[in-house]
Amino acid sequence: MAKITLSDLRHSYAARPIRDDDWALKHLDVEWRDGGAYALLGPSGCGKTTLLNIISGLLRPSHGRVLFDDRDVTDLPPDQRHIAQVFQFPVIYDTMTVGQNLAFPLRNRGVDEATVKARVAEIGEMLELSGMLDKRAKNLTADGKQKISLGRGLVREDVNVIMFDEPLTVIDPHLKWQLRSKLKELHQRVRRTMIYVTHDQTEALTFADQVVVMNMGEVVQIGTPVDLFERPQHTFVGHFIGSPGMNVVPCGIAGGQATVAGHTIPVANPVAAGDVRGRIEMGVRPEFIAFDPGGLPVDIVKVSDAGRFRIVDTRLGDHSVKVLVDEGTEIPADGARIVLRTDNTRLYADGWMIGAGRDAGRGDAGQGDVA
Ligand SMILES: Nc1ncnc2c1ncn2[C@@H]1O[C@H](COP(=O)(O)OP(=O)(O)OP(=O)(O)O)[C@@H](O)[C@H]1O
Repeated sequence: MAKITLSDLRHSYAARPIRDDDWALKHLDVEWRDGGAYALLGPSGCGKTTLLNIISGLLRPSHGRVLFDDRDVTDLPPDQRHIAQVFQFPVIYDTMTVGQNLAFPLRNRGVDEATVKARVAEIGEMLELSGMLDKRAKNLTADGKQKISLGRGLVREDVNVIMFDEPLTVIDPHLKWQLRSKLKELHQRVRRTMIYVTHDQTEALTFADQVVVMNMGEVVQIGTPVDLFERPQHTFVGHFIGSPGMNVVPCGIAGGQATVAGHTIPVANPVAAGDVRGRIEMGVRPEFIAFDPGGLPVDIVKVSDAGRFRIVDTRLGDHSVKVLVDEGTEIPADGARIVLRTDNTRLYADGWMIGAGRDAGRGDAGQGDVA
């Protein structure tokens, strides 16, 4: 196991990067704690695979260093980094039994047979594969095969980190939640550093203690699932996490508070207008808005059912504002008014939460919490 530090990291696939867009990874300073469960979450093209390949040694970063427990491994080849990887598609040997597949990484490294037997039995039990260790691997279902891949990642005791790259892609939707909770349980049992790469917020939020959110080659926030929900450091995090995402409304500033459509709205991070520049917006999640006769007047545009909740599309002046209410909540037909919870309403400048600092919530992937 190891702490992993990415220091002053940048990567471009272009020979001579000039524009900002030429960088697949713009600038990263991240520390992944020894034994932590991390998710790397972001949309397609944000740089997740590039980052994984840099950690595993398949790619040398254009700038910066990779450290495992303060040892510089930037120039070490993959086979000397002791990393286990689980990919989207199960990587198994069809002609071998389940047990032989699990034993393969150990036998390959010359581990003695008594240890191999003990480890295979232990991992087989953890993954509920004990009853089928003697079966041919090719006869297993997709989720069974992916369990073997997971098992091969877990079986070695000398790995610094286990990286999962979208490991549930080929798993049936109804089995996904089972494997997801299995992975979480496995982390709690083995306490290895694990990095789970995904573009799916549910997978990231269920697996990880800390989620590293990336967008366009940058880390925009590192935090617990609660941090990301309650204190999005960037409007991208507000949009990307949550369903529906955070309301982001262009606004002015007066007396430190937000002004929208002529109304002053108190915020958690007031700021003097002269102290900020750039595109100013107010962000508040639909969950933190309620109908209240003492609130701001809105027009109701649409009401949609979302299971136990209803999503109400409203207009505040020229701006669209979504409100999430329990299914039993009465929605006023006329003269609707809304109240925004001040603690969860914040000002953003050029996407970044004002007052948190652009580097807040980034850096040490164990200390993501700010504001
Ligand atoms: N071999 C390559 N050569 C040139 N550009 C590349 C190469 N690999 C990735 N890129 C570019 O680098 C950026 C980051 O890509 P990357 O594959 O790391 O993102 P990702 O988040 O893993 O996306 P996905 O989820 O689709 O795999 C993208 O703009 C991509 O087009």
